[in-house]
Amino acid sequence: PQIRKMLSSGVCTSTVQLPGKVAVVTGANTGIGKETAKELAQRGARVYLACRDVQKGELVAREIQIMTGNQQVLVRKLDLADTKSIRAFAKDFLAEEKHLHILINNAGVMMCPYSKTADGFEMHIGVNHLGHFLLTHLLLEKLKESAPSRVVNVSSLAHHLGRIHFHNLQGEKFYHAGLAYCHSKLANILFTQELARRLKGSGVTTYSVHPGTVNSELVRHSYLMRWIWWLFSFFIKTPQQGAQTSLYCALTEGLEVLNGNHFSDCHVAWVSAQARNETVARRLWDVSCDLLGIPVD
Ligand SMILES: NC(=O)c1ccc[n+]([C@@H]2O[C@H](COP(=O)([O-])OP(=O)(O)OC[C@H]3O[C@@H](n4cnc5c(N)ncnc54)[C@H](O)[C@@H]3O)[C@@H](O)[C@H]2O)c1
Repeated sequence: PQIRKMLSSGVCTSTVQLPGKVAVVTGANTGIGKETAKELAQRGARVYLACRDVQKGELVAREIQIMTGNQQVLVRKLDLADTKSIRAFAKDFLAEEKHLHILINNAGVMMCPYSKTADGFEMHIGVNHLGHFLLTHLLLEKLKESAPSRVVNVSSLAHHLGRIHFHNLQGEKFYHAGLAYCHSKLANILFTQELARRLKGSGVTTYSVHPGTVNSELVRHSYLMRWIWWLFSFFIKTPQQGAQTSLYCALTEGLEVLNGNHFSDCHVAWVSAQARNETVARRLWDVSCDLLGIPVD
């Protein structure tokens, strides 16, 4: 445990408490999302676990309630692979809650075989990028009304291998499961930067995050990755350690000056040249709006 501790630098040391605050964490029934939600609940927030599988979510909510003593841990159905489900989640949330202070866009799929979402989007770009893009868009007014508020987008170091090919956004010409994941994680960073530019002065700030290499269920679709993860399981982060940078971005006081930045190990991190391309970020925003039927402004 001592070696593991030394290997995993980056601990969120914020002492901020969250009574009266409301948070939504997507994909909160496993891995990094579950640990992120647990810590937010520990600090007193009302936490919505936005999960595809409500039954699994309820078990986790109960576990968090018992561990933290916070009964305000709620489960709501959210399938990011279906825009109807995203719209239904947002509609109910907006009717139910007066505020939203922290939105953690954490859910993700990695290296799944070629498949499509209910709306015909390739699964990686559909869930990891477009699903969260729509969710954020639908919750934006609430975030603004609740300012200061924050949006944290969980991306990955894998974005370095990503490219946004607008002619092949849905893998219609060429598909590689590993690269499709990388492209979607690059899209997370471009989205964060464009959102930050658009939200300047609104009191809502946004950050993208690489959580580290984390022992979670993310590698479920790849036998090879499962094997590598198992081999190195002692050296890679636990989900609790993997949650630290998301928590750092959600909680650290004064981080607003770094609006739009990318973080790893609780520090600002370097992103690839593609991830700094404002033209691509703007075009991706417009194309995403177009695909989702959101009026482009
Ligand atoms: N584990 C790592 O090493 C690593 C590295 C870099 C980035 N990440 C990122 O961290 C985030 C969390 O991953 P994790 O490692 O905890 O993996 P995980 O598989 O344990 O968690 C992913 C969560 O997303 C949910 N999800 C998947 N599809 C969904 C859908 N259609 N609708 C709603 N929820 C859905 C899953 O149910 C699960 O709860 C992901 O965005 C991933 O890309 C992980």
